[in-house]
Amino acid sequence: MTNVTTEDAAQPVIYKGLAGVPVDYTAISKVNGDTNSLLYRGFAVQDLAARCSFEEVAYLLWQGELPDERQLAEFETRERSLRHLDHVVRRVIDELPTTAHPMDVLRTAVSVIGARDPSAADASPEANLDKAMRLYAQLPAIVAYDQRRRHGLELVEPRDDLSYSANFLFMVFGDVADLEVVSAFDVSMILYAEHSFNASTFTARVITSTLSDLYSAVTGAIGALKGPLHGGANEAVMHTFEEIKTADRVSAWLDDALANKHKIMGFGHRVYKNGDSRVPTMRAAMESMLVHFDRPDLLELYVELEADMGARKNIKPNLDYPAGPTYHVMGFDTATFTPLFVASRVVGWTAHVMEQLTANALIRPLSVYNGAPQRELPL
Ligand SMILES: CC(=O)SCCNC(=O)CCNC(=O)[C@H](O)C(C)(C)COP(=O)(O)OP(=O)(O)OC[C@H]1O[C@@H](n2cnc3c(N)ncnc32)[C@H](O)[C@@H]1OP(=O)(O)O
Ligand SMILES: O=C([O-])CC(=O)C(=O)O
Repeated sequence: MTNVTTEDAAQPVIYKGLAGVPVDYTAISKVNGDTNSLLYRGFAVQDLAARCSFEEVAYLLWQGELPDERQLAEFETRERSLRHLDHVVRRVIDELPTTAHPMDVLRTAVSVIGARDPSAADASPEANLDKAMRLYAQLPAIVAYDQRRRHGLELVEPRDDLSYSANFLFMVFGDVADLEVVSAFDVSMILYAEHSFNASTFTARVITSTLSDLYSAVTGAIGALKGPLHGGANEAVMHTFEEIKTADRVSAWLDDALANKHKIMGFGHRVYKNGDSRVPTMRAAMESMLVHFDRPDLLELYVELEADMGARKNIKPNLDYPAGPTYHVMGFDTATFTPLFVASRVVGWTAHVMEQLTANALIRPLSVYNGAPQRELPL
């Protein structure tokens, strides 16, 4: 990312894309590009993925500490009690064409939930935590129902005897998934949950900084996440795999893509220049799924594209690269991948909404005008 100066040397430097510009403090997560590390509230994300459930991680991100046994039991009970799809949200989804992108469906559904909440404007920490919990608990039902209706399938009601991830998979596929699949899915939810001032979280913070409500912040964040330079890349990775088809075609495909100056989806990162902290953990989960679902061909393609991109451009995969094939073999539609990211990241977004409100300042940067000089209207 190149910084741009204007022709007038007295003008300020423009930091395009705010690259490298710290804009506020956060105690929620630390992304360290130099050491390729990521901490949630001080804990390494790899350790959380290995030893905690997504429910524990959600509690940690919101409350700042891991729950004890009683706190976790209460948290799980509350989440399980809120899982049912709101009947009005369902009716609105039914009105939308099945050709609508699932991210558009999700954005609309969150907006409807906000419009139906009489306490939407209550910005107290308790009310915001309550709203965050409702969204966290209800998004899986929305994502699941939307995938099913696109296949002409009926809604599957949630089960309150299953964990967050087991129930999510149950509502999408109608069967209780194998433990190994649930575990890989839970790892993906943990890894996607939070990443400091990425574009969608920053969007949520900008919206919150105007003292707008949490639902508006999440709706805006969904819009920001949809783009292929951000969350939309996990979906785009799968389109790339489908286009390349087999490992032996990678080199020719890459010749063409790079010659045409295409970005290779699932590679590169604004902060991590030597590899994404989350990739080794997600890659291990992906490999277990490719063995589980007997897809060695996808691993070959994955390895070949990674090696070729490394050799030619020295650009490393980001989290979306291993997440795409993982969700594919689990049976998710490609267009459902980014909504899965939303279901997880809603935890990070809402933690940032609450943090922003504890020390708010309207986010309003400056621009340097480079349009026409002042002139008179034509007579
Ligand atoms: C969970 C997430 O949101 S992770 C990000 C997901 N997004 C993607 O995977 C999309 C593909 N990747 C990209 O577009 C970029 O790497 C970004 C947007 C993520 C970060 O990029 P930035 O920090 O803005 O760097 P920028 O786009 O300026 O890239 C720097 C150089 O590397 C090249 N580059 C970066 N990523 C890629 C890529 N994926 N494929 C090809 N070239 C790339 C750029 O073309 C540029 O080259 P140049 O200097 O010769 O013009
Ligand atoms: O941090 C970023 O810019 C993008 C990213 O990896 C994320 O949001 O998880």
